[in-house]
Amino acid sequence: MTWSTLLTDIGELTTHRAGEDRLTDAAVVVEGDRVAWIGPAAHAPATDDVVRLHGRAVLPGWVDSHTHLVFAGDRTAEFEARMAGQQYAAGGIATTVRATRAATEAELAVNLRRLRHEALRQGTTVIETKTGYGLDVATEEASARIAAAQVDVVTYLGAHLVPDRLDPRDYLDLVTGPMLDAVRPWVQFIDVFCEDGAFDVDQSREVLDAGRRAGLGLRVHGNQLGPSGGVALAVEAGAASVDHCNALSPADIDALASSSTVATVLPACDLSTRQPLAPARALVDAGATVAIATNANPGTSHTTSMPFCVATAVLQMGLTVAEAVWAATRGGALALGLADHPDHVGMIEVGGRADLHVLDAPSAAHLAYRPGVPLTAAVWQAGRQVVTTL
Ligand SMILES: N=CN[C@@H](CCC(=O)O)C(=O)O
Ligand SMILES: [Zn+2]
Repeated sequence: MTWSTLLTDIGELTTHRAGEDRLTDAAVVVEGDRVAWIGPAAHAPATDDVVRLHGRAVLPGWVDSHTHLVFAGDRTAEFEARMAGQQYAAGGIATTVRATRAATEAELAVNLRRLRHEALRQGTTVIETKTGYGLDVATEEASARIAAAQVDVVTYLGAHLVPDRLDPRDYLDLVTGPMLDAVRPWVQFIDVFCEDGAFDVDQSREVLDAGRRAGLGLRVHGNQLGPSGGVALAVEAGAASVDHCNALSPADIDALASSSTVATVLPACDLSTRQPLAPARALVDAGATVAIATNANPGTSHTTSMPFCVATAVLQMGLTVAEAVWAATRGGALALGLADHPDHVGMIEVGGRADLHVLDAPSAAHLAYRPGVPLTAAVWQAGRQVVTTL
């Protein structure tokens, strides 16, 4: 017999089921690792165990679809210089590459575990991470392997920067050849930083083509620091997502709106680099699918906090709370190609994986209404209660 738990007296339940807005006075039954029942609290079935939530809000666990968590070292000095007026440039990546290459695998794994848990404590139940601070075959392979042991989706980002003193042509051959072969067993996606100072559109296309031939899904870092052409390339290539999306032309927005490529916005990164915020409101209004992610990394966004990103998307980017919560859960699942997964990633659905985030608040609106307040009261991940302050 599988153990069943009734979560009842839910003040506001967000499920993202079709045609369902927010339920009040609701209950959810968790059986094993699955959601077994959703409905009005008054009609809940008998279960082995009962958890009363006293009017708290419940929503799906966050799906953080963009992080860079395999790294060593620290870039506080670069951050302070930026806050004193210096521009962000892609070159800062090299600092983290040096520290990552110098670290042991155990150190990289421990740092990743610490950050993964930090995210979990804030309600993130599904997370992607990238390689990209190794930039040689051995360190990229190790990064991919370490990531695969701890996160849900791994993305190969050998094309993050051309390492010092390497010829770009030689490095592209490495990224699309032996390095790709080495990481292939551990990764599901390939990514490229399509930007001035990193890879141009033709080089980026070459990286994506190689990934596609290797059977990987595609994603692009595009239009972060300027109109790099990364967004148009991602749409042309049929990428699952294009991330950053700061410097968008009306044509970029139209192209995204008429494609299945998810536009992933990274509000914490925009603040930490003092870039104009990505035009999330215009993207949603045009009909594009938008995801919100942390872009947790030591250079441009040293936070694992999806609640902070959701609050910023509401307060500064002009999304409604419902749009932002959707983008940070279901939007992330779409960006990771997990929307049709039987786990019903980013939703609360009968038969789906029980990933539930309980807020110490009566509604999801409090995420933006009370910004900066740690509102995560409890988290169930695959049916296991992994966080509780209840
Ligand atoms: N844009 C490219 N890569 C990372 C940051 C890299 C870094 O500065 O370490 C990002 O997504 O912002
Ligand atoms: Zn990134």
